[in-house]
Amino acid sequence: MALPPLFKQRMQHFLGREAEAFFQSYEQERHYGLRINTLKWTVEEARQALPFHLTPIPWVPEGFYYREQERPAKHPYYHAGLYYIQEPSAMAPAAMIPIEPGDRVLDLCAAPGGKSTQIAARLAGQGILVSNDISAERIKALVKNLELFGVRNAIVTNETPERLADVFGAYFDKIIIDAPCSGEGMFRKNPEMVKSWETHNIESCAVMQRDILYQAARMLKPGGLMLYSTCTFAPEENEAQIGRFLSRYPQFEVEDLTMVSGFQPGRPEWVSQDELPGNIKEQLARTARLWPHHVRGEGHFLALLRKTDGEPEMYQSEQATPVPEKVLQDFRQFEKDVCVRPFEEMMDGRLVSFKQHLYVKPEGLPSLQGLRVVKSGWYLGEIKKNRFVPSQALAMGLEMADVIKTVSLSVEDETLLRYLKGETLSLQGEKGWKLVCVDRFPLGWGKQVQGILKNAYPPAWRWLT
Ligand SMILES: C[S@@+](CC[C@H](N)C(=O)[O-])C[C@H]1O[C@@H](n2cnc3c(N)ncnc32)[C@H](O)[C@@H]1O
Repeated sequence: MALPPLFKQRMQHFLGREAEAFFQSYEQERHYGLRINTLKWTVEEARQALPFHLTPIPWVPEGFYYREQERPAKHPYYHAGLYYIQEPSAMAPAAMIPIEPGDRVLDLCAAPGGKSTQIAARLAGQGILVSNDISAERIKALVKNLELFGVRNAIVTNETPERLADVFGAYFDKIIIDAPCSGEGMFRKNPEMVKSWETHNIESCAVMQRDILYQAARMLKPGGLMLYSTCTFAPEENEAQIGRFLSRYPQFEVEDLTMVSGFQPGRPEWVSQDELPGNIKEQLARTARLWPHHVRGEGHFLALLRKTDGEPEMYQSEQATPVPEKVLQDFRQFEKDVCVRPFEEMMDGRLVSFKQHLYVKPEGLPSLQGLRVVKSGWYLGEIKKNRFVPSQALAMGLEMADVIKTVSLSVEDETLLRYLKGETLSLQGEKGWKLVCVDRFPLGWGKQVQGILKNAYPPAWRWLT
C-alpha cells in the first residue's frame, strides 16, 4: 500500500535494517478479531456456539481471530451483544491493566467503547466505570456499545479531562488513556488514516496527549494504576511522552507489563537524551510495543504507570434525591408485572430519576453536578402517559430468567430476522411487555396486544440488509 513518504523516511531512520520487514507487513492481509462478552456467557460456551473459525489472540483470554469472510457483525448473536469486533492489538491495553471487580475505573478517551466494554466485562458488574470522551458525536457509539454489551455500572460523560479532574480529584483505582494519536498503526485497517496522518501532525497529537496525561494524573489514587496507549509508532507520542511525564511527576513509575511472545520493549534510545534524566531511560525500556511484523495485529504502544504517592481522594458525596412518588409508583407497577425481582437487587446502586427517566446509578459517586453526563448508570426507561416504557438498555442488561414473559427465538427461526428488522410479529399470548431473546440472550422488547407482538426494537439498532 502507498505509505506517506515522510512516514517511510522516519520509520527507515528508526528501524534501520528492521524497516524492510516492517514495510513488508503492510503488503500482507490484516488480522480480524472479536472479543467474547463475558458478562453474558463464558469463553467456553462462546467457542462451542459460535459458527466461526476462532483462534486465540495470545494477549487476551477472551479475544479471538476470525476469518474476514465470516462477517460476525452479520450474525444475530452480534445483536445480542455476545461479542465485540475489535482490531486484535487494540485489545492489549485493557488486558494489560489488572482490573478487579469493585474497582473504580476511568476510561478517559473512550469512544466508541472498545476498551470500555472490555473493562466492564472485567468488572463483572461490580464497581464503577466512568467512560468519557470529548467528542459529542463519537459518544453516541460509545453509549450504544455499552448498552449492547449489557453494561449496567457505567457513567458516560462528554467532558474535557480538566473538568472531570476538578470534580473527581484522586478518585480512581485504575485509569486507561487510549490517547488520540497520529494513528500510524491504522494505515492497513483504514487507508483513510494515511490522509489524516498528513493533516494531524505528530507534534499537535503530542501536545494533546501531554495535556490529557497531566489531568489523568490528578484523578488517580495513590497506589493506583494508569495505562497509556496509542496506536502509533512515533516515539514523540510514546516513549518521549511518557519520559516527559515521568520527569514532571516523580511520584509515578513504570510498572512491568506482562510481555507476551512477540511484544517488544519500548525504545528509549529513540528519545533525545536531554529529555531523559535519571532512571527514566531504564523505566521506558519497560513499556511495550506491538509491531505488525512481530505480532498478528496492527500495532500499539503501551505504558503501565503506578502512582506511588500523592494526596488521597477528597470529593463531595452526592446528595440522594428521592424519586417522585408518582414516577416510582408507575415504575414499580411495571417491575411487578414484568420482572421476577427489583432492578436495584441486580446491581449495587440506587434508583434515581431525571424528569420522567429512571436509572439505577452506581453507589459511591461524587456529585456530578455541572458535568455533561450522557448516561447515569443503568438506564431503565421513562414514564409516558402514566405508564413505564422500558428502554433497550434495560433489556440488554437483563437475563432471560429475570423476566416473567419472554419470547425465545432460535438462530434459525426466520421470525428472528423479522424482529431484528423491526416488523410486527403475529403471536398469541398474554398481553403485556415481553423480552425477546435469541436462544437465551435478550435482544429487546415487544408488547403483546391481542394476536400480535408490537415491535419495540429501536430503529437505530435494526438489522440492515
Ligand atoms: C484512540 S480513540 C479511542 C478509542 C477507544 N478507546 C476504543 O477503544 O474504542 C481516541 C479518542 O479520544 C478522544 N479525545 C480526543 N481528545 C480528547 C480529550 N482531550 N479528552 C478526552 N477524549 C479525547 C477522541 O474523540 C477519540 O474518541
